[in-house]
Amino acid sequence: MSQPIDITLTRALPKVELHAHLTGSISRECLHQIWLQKKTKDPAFEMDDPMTAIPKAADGSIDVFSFFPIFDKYIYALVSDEKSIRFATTAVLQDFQDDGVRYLELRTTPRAIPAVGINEEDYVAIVLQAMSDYALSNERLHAKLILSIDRKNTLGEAFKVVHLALKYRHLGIVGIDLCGNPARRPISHLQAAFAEAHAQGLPITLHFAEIAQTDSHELEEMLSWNPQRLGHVIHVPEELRATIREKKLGLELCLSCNVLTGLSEGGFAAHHFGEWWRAGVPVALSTDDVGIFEASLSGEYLLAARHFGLGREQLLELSKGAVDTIFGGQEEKERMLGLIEEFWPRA
Ligand SMILES: CNc1ncnc2c1ncn2[C@@H]1O[C@H](COP(=O)(O)O)[C@@H](O)[C@H]1O
Repeated sequence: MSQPIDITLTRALPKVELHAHLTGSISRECLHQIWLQKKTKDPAFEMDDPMTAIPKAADGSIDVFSFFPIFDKYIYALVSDEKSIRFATTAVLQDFQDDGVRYLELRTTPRAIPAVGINEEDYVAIVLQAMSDYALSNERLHAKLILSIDRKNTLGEAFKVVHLALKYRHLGIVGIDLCGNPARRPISHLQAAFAEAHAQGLPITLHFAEIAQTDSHELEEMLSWNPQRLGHVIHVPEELRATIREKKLGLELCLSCNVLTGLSEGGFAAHHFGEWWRAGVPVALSTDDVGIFEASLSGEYLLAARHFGLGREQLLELSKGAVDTIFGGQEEKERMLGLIEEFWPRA
C-alpha cells in the first residue's frame, strides 16, 4: 500500500530550500532565548519579548507594509552582536535540518553593527564561520550562502556585497540576490553591481513582481540582468510570463508567505504555483521567512499536494525540478538526486 501524503512523509522527503532569509528564518523561540540571555545579563535591557513583539502571521496581522519594519525596528536590534548572530545562525541550520532539508541556500544581507565594531565583512565572516562549525558535526545538511543586495542600497554598497561574495566564494557563497521592500523604487542604479556579478560567473536570483506595478519596465529591466532564478513571481504581465517560460528560469515560490501577507489573493488554491507548475517551469517551493510565517518547508510541500492535487509522482518531479535549479554545482545536484531516489525509488 502506498504511503499517505501527510506531514510525516513531506518531512522525511529530502528537500532543497533555496529561498530563506537568514534573519527571517530565526524562530520566535530562538529570538526569545536571545532576548532572555540579554535580559538576564542586563535587567535594564528594554526591548519587548519577541513572543509578543512580533505579530503573528496566522492571525492576519502581517501585510507588506507591516512586514519590513519587523526587521528594521526589532530583529536587527535584538540580533546585534557576534554571539547572537552565531547562536541564531546555528539554530536556523538546525531547524532546517530537523525539517528534512538536505541542501540549503540561505541568504543574508551583509550588515554593519557599528555599536559593537562589526562591519559588513565581519558579519559575513561570522555567518560563514557558524555555518562551517555546524557542518563539522552535521553532515546530512549541506548549506551554502547567497548574499543579498537590498533595494535601498546605494551602488557602492551593492558593489561591496558582490566583492564580499567573490572574496568568500571559496567558503560556500554561491550567488547574489536582490531583496528588500518591493515598493522601494527605482532599482536601475544597482544594474552595474549585478552586471559585475554576472561577469564574474556568480549566479543571480531576484525578488520579482512581489507587488502589482503599473508598468512592466522594472520587470523587463530585471530580466535583462541575467538572473537564473526568480523569487515570488506573483504579478507578472503575460508577455513576461512567456519569457520566463522560454528561459526556464527557476522559480522560488513561497505559498504561505504570499497568502498570509496578502501578496497573492484568493487563498492557497488560487496561488500562482498552480499556473507555473502546469507550465512545466522548474519550481523550488521555499519558506522565505519561516521564523515569521511559522510555515515549514515540509508544510509547504503538503500545501502544494493538497491544494493542487499532487500525488507521489508529482511530488517526486517537483523535488527533482527544484534540485535542478540550485547554484551549488553538479556534485550537490547528484547528491540530492541520489537522496531523493533512495527515499522514493521510481516504481
Ligand atoms: C516578502 N518577502 C520578502 N521580500 C523581500 N525581501 C525580503 C522578504 N523577506 C525578507 N526579506 C529581506 O531579508 C531581510 C532579512 O534577512 P537578512 O537580514 O537579509 O538575513 C529583510 O530585511 C528584507 O530586506
